[in-house]
Amino acid sequence: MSERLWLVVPAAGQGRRMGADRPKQYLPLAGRPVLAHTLARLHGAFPTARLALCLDADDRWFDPAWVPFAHWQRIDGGRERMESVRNALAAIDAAADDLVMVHDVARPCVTVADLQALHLAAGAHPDGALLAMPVADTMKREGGERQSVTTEPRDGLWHALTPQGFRFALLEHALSQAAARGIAVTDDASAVEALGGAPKLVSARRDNLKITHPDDLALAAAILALQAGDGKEE
Ligand SMILES: Nc1ccn([C@@H]2O[C@H](COP(=O)(O)OP(=O)(O)OP(=O)(O)O)[C@@H](O)[C@H]2O)c(=O)n1
Ligand SMILES: C[C@](O)(CO)[C@H](O)COP(=O)(O)O
Repeated sequence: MSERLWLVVPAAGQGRRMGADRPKQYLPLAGRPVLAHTLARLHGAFPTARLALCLDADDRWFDPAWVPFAHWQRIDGGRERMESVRNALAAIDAAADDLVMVHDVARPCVTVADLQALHLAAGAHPDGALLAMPVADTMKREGGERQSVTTEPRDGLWHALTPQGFRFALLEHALSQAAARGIAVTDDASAVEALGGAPKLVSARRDNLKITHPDDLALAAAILALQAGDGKEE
């Protein structure tokens, strides 16, 4: 059987930093919930992929009508993003060499071209790959009284984005080892790196915004409008 592509979408977060009346993945964005846009982008790139959608077990906002995939399953999310992804890996019937791409539901602006570029890179590199963008600002770490401390030169620093893609066996093992060693990773590549792996950074569009804070929603709407004008929409 030729390798299959699995899309794991962590969508079980509460959106605390957004401070809205519902989880941010259900906030309206250009007439549809954020979640619907993200799934449409993924489907536009990989219409025959299998979707594992991680939702809070008590999610009362979700509507299956927003899922365009023929093959999909709902997964109960965990307390942290890492646990949600692990729950998905435990539930899917994937072969060791199947490719798994993990993409935050909170990133609806990812383009089909970037998704396909990541798919190619993740399949070509044994340690997988992740969309990323080089840091363009001088980075600071907060000191005691919110003093500015510049910890390291920005050359070589990248923002990790999603999707991040890996062979199923590698990702499953990496996250299991991270959990066993009490390493709380905030992205999936960190778990592979913790094993000594070297996922490839794939330079991506800078508009792959993760909707996190209140002003991100208007920004995302503007990005979608610009992408539609450039013919980059789903
Ligand atoms: N237990 C969790 C926590 C987060 N996520 C998902 O992981 C992605 C990135 O997380 P983040 O942007 O932090 O979302 P939230 O956890 O919802 O935001 P906050 O930290 O502000 O509560 C999101 O798509 C979120 O839905 C998840 O599936 N399960
Ligand atoms: C996975 C991620 O989007 C890569 O930048 C990020 O780590 C998610 O962090 P969050 O705190 O769960 O939003």
